[in-house]
Amino acid sequence: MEKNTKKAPTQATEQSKILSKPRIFFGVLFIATSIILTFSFISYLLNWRADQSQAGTMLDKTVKSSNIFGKIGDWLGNFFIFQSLGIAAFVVAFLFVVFGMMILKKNYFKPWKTFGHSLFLICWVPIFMGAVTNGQGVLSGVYGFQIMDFLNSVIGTVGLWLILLVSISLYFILEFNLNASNVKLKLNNLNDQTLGRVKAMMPNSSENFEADEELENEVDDIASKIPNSKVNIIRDFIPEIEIEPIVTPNRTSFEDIPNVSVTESTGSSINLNPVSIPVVDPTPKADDIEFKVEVPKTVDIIDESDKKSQELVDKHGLYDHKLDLANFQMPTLDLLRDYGNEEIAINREELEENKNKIVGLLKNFNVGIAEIKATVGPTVTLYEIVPEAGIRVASIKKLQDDIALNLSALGIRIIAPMPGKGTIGIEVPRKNPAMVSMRSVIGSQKFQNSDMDLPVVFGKTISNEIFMADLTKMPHLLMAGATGQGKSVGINAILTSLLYKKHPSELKFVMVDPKKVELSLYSKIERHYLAKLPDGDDAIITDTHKVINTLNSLCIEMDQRYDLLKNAFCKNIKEYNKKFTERKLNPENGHRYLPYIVLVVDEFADLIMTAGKEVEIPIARLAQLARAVGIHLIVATQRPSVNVITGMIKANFPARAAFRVISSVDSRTILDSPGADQLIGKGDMLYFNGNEIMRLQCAFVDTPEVEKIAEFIGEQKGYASAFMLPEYSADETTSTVGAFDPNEKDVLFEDAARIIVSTQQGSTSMLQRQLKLGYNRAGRIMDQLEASGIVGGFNGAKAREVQISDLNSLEHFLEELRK
Ligand SMILES: Nc1ncnc2c1ncn2[C@@H]1O[C@H](COP(=O)(O)OP(=O)(O)OP(=O)(O)O)[C@@H](O)[C@H]1O
Repeated sequence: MEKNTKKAPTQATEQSKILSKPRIFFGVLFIATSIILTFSFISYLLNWRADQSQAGTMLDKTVKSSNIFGKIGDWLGNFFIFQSLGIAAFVVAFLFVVFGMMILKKNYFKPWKTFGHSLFLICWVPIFMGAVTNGQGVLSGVYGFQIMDFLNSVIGTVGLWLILLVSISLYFILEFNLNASNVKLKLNNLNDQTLGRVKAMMPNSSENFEADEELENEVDDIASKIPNSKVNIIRDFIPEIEIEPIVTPNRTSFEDIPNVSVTESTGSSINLNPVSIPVVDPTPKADDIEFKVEVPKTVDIIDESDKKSQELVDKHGLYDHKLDLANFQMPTLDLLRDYGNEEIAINREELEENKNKIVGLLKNFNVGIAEIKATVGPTVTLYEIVPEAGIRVASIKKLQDDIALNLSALGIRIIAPMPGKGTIGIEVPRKNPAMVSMRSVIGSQKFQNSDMDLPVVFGKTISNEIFMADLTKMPHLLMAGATGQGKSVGINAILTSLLYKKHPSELKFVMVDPKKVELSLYSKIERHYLAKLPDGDDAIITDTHKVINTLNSLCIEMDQRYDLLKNAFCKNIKEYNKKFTERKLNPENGHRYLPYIVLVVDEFADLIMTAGKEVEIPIARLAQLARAVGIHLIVATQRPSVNVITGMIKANFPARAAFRVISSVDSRTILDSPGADQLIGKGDMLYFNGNEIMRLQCAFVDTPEVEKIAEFIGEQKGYASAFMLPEYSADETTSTVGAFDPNEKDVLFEDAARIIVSTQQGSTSMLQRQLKLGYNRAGRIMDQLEASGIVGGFNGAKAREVQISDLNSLEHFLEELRK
């Protein structure tokens, strides 16, 4: 069986090699014809002048022909060379060989390529020869001459040459893919391959040249002896050709190839004829290589833990974080009051009047206006003007006060130019502003359908659109505004929008309210939405010292969350909660569903004044790092001065909301640009998202409305207690305090000790103020004071206990330390 399968292909190839007799006959006939043609043509070229006159005397025996194939040769030469193709007739002879070989099944040539090249040469060479010889001689043939002559008369000599050169260049480029880099590459290859062979030929080369020289001398001799001899004719016909050595890469001369005999395992021997070895190009062309493209199917590798989680999901379903308060009802819209006067009434008279005033005033200052357009918002109307060509924007900006005076209105703001528009905007407050109620914005489709993680609806823009932002994207918000300008209403609006969208299991607030009254309303939702320290009595923190503990506790919560995320290989809280919901994280390993935590600080200035760095540092740390773990800060202040909103705080709060502030300096502190001092109050605000400043009318939510919402939530079943933040103990800070080393004590150590003992207050911030130190250095000194026993350990909210009662005792103590 095996033998049969082995023999089958051999037999087939052997059979295919057997040629029929007609094939052999015609094959040999074609090749013979080619040989006759070639030699006839050569002979004709050598004798054509003499034989030309004898054309048409085929049957006349008296007339002798000089052609090697006699009168037939003459006739062939005359027909193919003179009458038609010139030296391109050799291509015809070559085609006969090709046909012959094909019939004999010798596939030396690719038929279509060979015919293509031949056809091009048959067309091009005669015209080219015609152009070179200008129609003299037989090299172009009648065909070449006629076409050359025709082209010459139509497009001139230059045009003719241009066509010839362009066509031959295109031929080489298209057929052989020749371009500068390819030619270089091929030449290099050729050089590399031939170098060895050429070198090998070198020793004989001088002999060869000598032999050539001898031959040439002999020919010269003969030529001089025989005037008009054939030798001279040959010389006339053969142009000077530079001969370059051309070596076929994989093939030496036939003599070089030995007869190879291969003995098969069966014992029969096959003779491989060296002539039939095809020339193989060593570099395969890109088109010839088989190119397979495979798109592998995604293989979902389910590891053990995935399997387990899948089983759990199949058994219990996805983890439902809302399950504990499954019946919790989100606040309803009717808890919010309908104020009624929200329709924007367009007062045409007012608009016309303001427009005339603006145009008139600008005219007085030689500022021409090409176009003016008004957009009516809830509290402000935006007049957009297109100044005439050549008017400088700065010249309009300078007129801000004049325009305000002329319109006798507060709160004029000029935006020159309007970002994204080719206009200058002048915002003019309306005489009868419309109210933007919380009910209208919460009830809007935009808010109801929003899929933001922490959607905050601020109110409406001046083009009357509802404005929303995602707190997770902000990711922290800094709010400022002078007293009575709508800041507290703004905070309530933010909290209300979050309460209307988030389930108690998804969101917790840490509320800091040094004013004690602003956020107290929310105490009712303590068991639903608030977070506090384990030992804290009140969830809403009003005591500055407690704030420090809470902030530090939040930092611990942040660090713990980062650890959880790291162990779960998650980048952010969203990914982590998704994994937890899919039961891929084991609660036994400490994993839990993480609610977002929003820290709200109502009066930040007050905190900074009382606790300084102790508050600033954890706030800055949270602002820098907490976004990924779902802790976001909303920090509000009445006094946006630089010592409250420090560079460190500002850098980490890209989103800012400014209600009206007292001075443009305050505006610059909060927004990095003036404008907040030009607002009209009552919820008129500017919102900066890190890119552009937008003017908004904050939605109004009154205290009774917030109370109703809080009651609605508070009356429902809640968790057992508020969300517990991690415990923060003083030990964590004292743990770094080691034994006292007198040699390493700070130079200000003794001064600090005297201040502490004289005031009997172990406060780091007091040391900072009195000694004008940075927080870190003051902290280090305090650690040294503790290690030496002058003050007690860190006491959380309270100041450290001072262990020495008077300065005298201290001096003794210090004396002892110095020894
Ligand atoms: N968005 C608003 N729409 C209409 N009126 C508003 C708006 N916001 C505030 N007001 C008006 O301004 C008054 C003061 O607002 P709010 O209590 O928020 O000021 P505040 O900046 O918090 O002041 P303080 O810092 O003293 O608490 C409100 O009682 C209300 O009448």
